[in-house]
Amino acid sequence: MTFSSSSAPPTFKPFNLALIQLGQIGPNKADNLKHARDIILKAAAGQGVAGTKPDLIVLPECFNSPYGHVHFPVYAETIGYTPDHQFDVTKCESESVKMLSSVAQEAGVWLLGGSIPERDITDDKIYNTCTVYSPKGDLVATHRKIHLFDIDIPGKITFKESETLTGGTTMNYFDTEFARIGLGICYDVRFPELAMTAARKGCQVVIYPGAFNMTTGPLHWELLQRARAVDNQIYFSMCSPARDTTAGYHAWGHSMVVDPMAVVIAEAGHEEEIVYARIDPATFHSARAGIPVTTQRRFDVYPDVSKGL
Ligand SMILES: O=C(O)CCC(=O)C(=O)O
Repeated sequence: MTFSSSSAPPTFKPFNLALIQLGQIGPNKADNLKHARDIILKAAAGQGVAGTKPDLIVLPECFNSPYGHVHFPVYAETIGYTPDHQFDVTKCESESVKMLSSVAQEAGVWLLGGSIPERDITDDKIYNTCTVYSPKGDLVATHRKIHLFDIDIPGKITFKESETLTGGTTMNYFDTEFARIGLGICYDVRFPELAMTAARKGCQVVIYPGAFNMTTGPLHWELLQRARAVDNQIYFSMCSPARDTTAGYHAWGHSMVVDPMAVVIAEAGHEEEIVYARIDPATFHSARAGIPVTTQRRFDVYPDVSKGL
């Protein structure tokens, strides 16, 4: 769903979140999908916070293929859904979408299915796309990475997603019975307007699948998430793949959940791990009451980025 037609957000209720810092992402897509499916079921059946089942499970960026611009065209799948086209699971050709839809239904959880390389049905362009499923297995939202990861830090890391990918053109969210949740993917976190717009449009929680690296990860992964959380007084979370030093891309890991006071309330190391967090609206409300920036903004001095969508 895009923000242009958004209505009032759902009442924010406590819920349990699980991030899967997925490992064993190799060249065989079928193996990647099987492993993801098994660990989603494990997360759903797991102890969670205080022994409770998670309400929402999150996978990392590019969970079904190795990460790199050369791999995207090879692994890309047609979802048959764009913001302008209705999704029909019976006509869906994507093995990844079919797996995610069925496992969300089997586990009875909301599932934010990381991201996959997606080939558009109409123009053949390739996107880095997040798909989200309800506990009934319905595909309720997609988000195509808006800001492509094109960086060049000499001697450290050069990456150019735009070699094979196209950037998305819409800002997206989904509503559950417990919160409105804003979407983005990895490099999108460096553009504060996106999370700011999500927060202004009623998202109490914003979650981005990501895969930072060994150069920018130690510097910016936590900093950016805490910044987005405290700027907007929202819960902010990113879910990474586990680090695999035999792969071409070495992910930083450290999947984390940050509360609206910028406290890191859950964090993984760099290996495969399931991280659970209790999302508590009391922290959201007390942050906004105690430091009332949400009502002190000076839109007479600077514009509101969320206006005019
Ligand atoms: O912004 C960064 O430093 C890393 C971004 C990234 O890895 C990505 O967009 O996939």
